[in-house]
Amino acid sequence: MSEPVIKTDKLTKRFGDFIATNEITFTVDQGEIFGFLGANGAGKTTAMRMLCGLSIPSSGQATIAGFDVYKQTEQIKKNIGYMSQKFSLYEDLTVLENIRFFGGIYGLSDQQLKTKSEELIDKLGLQSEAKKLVASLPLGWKQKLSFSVAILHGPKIVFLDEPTGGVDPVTRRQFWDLIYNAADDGVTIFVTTHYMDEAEYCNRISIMVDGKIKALDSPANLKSSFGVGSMDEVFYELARGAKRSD
Ligand SMILES: Nc1ncnc2c1ncn2[C@@H]1O[C@H](COP(=O)(O)OP(=O)(O)OP(=O)(O)O)[C@@H](O)[C@H]1O
Repeated sequence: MSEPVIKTDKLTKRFGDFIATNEITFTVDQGEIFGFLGANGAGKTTAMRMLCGLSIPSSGQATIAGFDVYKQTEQIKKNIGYMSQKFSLYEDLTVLENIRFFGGIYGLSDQQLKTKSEELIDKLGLQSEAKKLVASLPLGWKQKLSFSVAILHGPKIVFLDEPTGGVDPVTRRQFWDLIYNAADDGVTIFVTTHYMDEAEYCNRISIMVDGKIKALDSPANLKSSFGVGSMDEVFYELARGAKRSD
């Protein structure tokens, strides 16, 4: 068994006296799809920023792809991909221009950019859209393209922050086919979501309440240990006592 690609030990972030993320401890294996759930204000974004090397923890430990979150943040950034609902593609560039732009930022050579952009457009079936502005694509397609761009450089881990906001369950399911393909190729998926159908697609889920991880297991085990039939009910059982919510 190889080393976990994400490893945290009592990872904590304080803002003054307020503890946003409170001693979270977990591991994620290579190729695993790990759901990171919690009500609004639970501390997910704060934790994810530390894991991406964007925010230095107040205390505790974590390694991402073997790199330390205090000392090796540049190496972390090279080994991860990131996609969020808020930061995504450039609407006023074409599909192809976006692929080349982000591939370039991630350090791909001209030759790699040419090959990878052709492969990606084929894989997504976007041949007739390649020269159209991203603004003209339906939201579900933008999300698929955005995810594909985030893994173009072959990262070990991809962080997805509410990647499928605003689309219906069928479109979310199509997005998840891409996630499964990436996980089969060995990419580790770390995903935050408020949608319980997405939670069901994860291999394991952690649920945060008021800065702490209150439950961590597979969807099937969580449902059975709470004696309920859906992830909605598991989430409700845990989150209803939350003090924080926006
Ligand atoms: N820079 C900051 N300074 C002070 N408090 C902060 C800061 N960043 C986040 N917080 C607080 O930390 C808590 C956790 O916020 P965080 O954004 O991590 O939650 P979240 O689980 O991602 O919520 P959401 O689902 O709404 O995005 C919130 O109460 C928030 O107000």
